Amino acid sequence: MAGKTIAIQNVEKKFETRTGVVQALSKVSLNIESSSFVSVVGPSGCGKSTLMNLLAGLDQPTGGTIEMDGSTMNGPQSGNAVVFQKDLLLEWRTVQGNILLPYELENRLNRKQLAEQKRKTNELLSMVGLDGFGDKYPFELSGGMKQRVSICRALIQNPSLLMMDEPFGALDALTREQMMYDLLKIYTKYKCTIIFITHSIEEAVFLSDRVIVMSPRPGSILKDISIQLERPRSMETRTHPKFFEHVREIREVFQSQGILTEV
Ligand SMILES: Nc1ncnc2c1ncn2[C@@H]1O[C@H](COP(=O)(O)OP(=O)(O)OP(=O)(O)O)[C@@H](O)[C@H]1O
Repeated sequence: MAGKTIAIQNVEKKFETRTGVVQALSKVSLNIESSSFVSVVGPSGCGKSTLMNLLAGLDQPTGGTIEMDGSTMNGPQSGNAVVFQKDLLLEWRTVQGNILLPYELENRLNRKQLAEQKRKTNELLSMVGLDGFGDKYPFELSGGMKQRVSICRALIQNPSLLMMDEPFGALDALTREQMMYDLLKIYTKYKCTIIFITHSIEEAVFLSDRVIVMSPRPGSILKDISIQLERPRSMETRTHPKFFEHVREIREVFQSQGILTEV
């Protein structure tokens, strides 16, 4: 299935707060091609999650428009899935029960369909290295395992747009690295459009076709970098001179803005 195309045109977001108006986003325009992997990096508070909430249809822009596959967004759309930093699994449901949840909410399953969905759940679990974990409960899993389960839950309905907001932010470095390789495998298999929010420059360069660098609040696009690294990517890619070049390029944008400084 082809991934969604996204057209973000002059998007602005202002929040009315008790102490005044907070402008989170200013004039964000971005076209995202079908099945591309786009990362968004930017300093804390620059509006990355705000942008993702708008793309997920969980909030409305106060200016500008967002179109997906040519239709203007005015709420959550089918075919979109979101993974957050926190796994948000239901503690009283098994791994399988958690993965099937979005499907159960949208469909009344007969026995045959349920069996088919369970088979699909097992396939997904196997793809992320959790063979045989379907009957476990979230408290029996590590942080990385739980996040893998939330990724399976996002994939159960074959999304054409997968949005991930700092999905590996709470994980230790080694698990985080493994999760990147797992995500690349998922991307190769599903070929959905992926929007990936991260604070890690290296993670963004390694995974993406494009890296969008955002300014401090109100967030706007400082630079849109096309990543010149071949796919399929592997551990080797992280030692490629181009990898370091891109990482440096992004660091320099942050340095020029005074976001990264040396003592
Ligand atoms: N519902 C809201 N009401 C008021 N202000 C908000 C709301 N949501 C976000 N903001 C403000 O908008 C700005 C952008 O927040 P956002 O969470 O999008 O940043 P972020 O780049 O995702 O930050 P981080 O990297 O720390 O997660 C912040 O100043 C935040 O306080």
